[in-house]
Amino acid sequence: MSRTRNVFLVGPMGAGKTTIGRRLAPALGLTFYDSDEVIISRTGVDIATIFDIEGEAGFRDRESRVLDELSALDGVVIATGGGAILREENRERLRTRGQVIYLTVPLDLQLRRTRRDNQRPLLQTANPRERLAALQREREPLYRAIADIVIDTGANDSKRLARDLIKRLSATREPVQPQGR
Ligand SMILES: Nc1ncnc2c1ncn2[C@@H]1O[C@H](COP(=O)(O)OP(=O)(O)OP(=O)(O)O)[C@@H](O)[C@H]1O
Ligand SMILES: O=C(O)C1=C[C@@H](O)[C@@H](O)[C@H](O)C1
Ligand SMILES: [Mg+2]
Repeated sequence: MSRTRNVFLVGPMGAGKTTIGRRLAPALGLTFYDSDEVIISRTGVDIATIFDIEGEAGFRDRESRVLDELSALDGVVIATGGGAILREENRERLRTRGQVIYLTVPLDLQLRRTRRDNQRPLLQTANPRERLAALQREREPLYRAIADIVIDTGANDSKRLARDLIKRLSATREPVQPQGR
């Protein structure tokens, strides 16, 4: 499949994929989806409950199905889950079906952004800082491998980040050439 107008946001928990995606989509005239939220609305339970009942593998199967379905659409912004890049099939679909933006975040800030939330099952541990660092060590090369744009979310608010991204996305579009006469 050729690359489309689609934009896919990848990156770790708390990087701001959901927050930025929500801003980006209307500004680009695209439709926003959040894969975690689609899974929650389809199952009627939260992600922690899916992990409890079906295990992480069951959640990852659901995530792959939802990403395959949504990324096959044209004209969407998708905020993916932090672990969506773990499976090769997901990486391949994201890489070939749109532009991939990797949102990075410094560890201290990531910890602050995720601290109040008890919905992230992988952070229900005695040492969330160490867990976040370990996940990032494993996943960083996978995020980078498929990213067209990498942007640090540490310095700016989400409004400004969305504005910067819109500029960078339009700079990577192919210009339309006038026909020669
Ligand atoms: N650029 C930013 N500046 C300030 N706060 C931010 C920024 N981006 C996100 N936040 C805040 O950080 C928290 C986490 O953001 P968000 O839920 O968008 O992350 P996520 O990448 O979607 O995480 P997950 O992978 O767990 O879904 C939210 O409370 C959000 O308001
Ligand atoms: O980093 C992860 O593996 C996850 C991130 C969230 O977006 C959810 O998809 C879920 O909590 C797992
Ligand atoms: Mg999110």
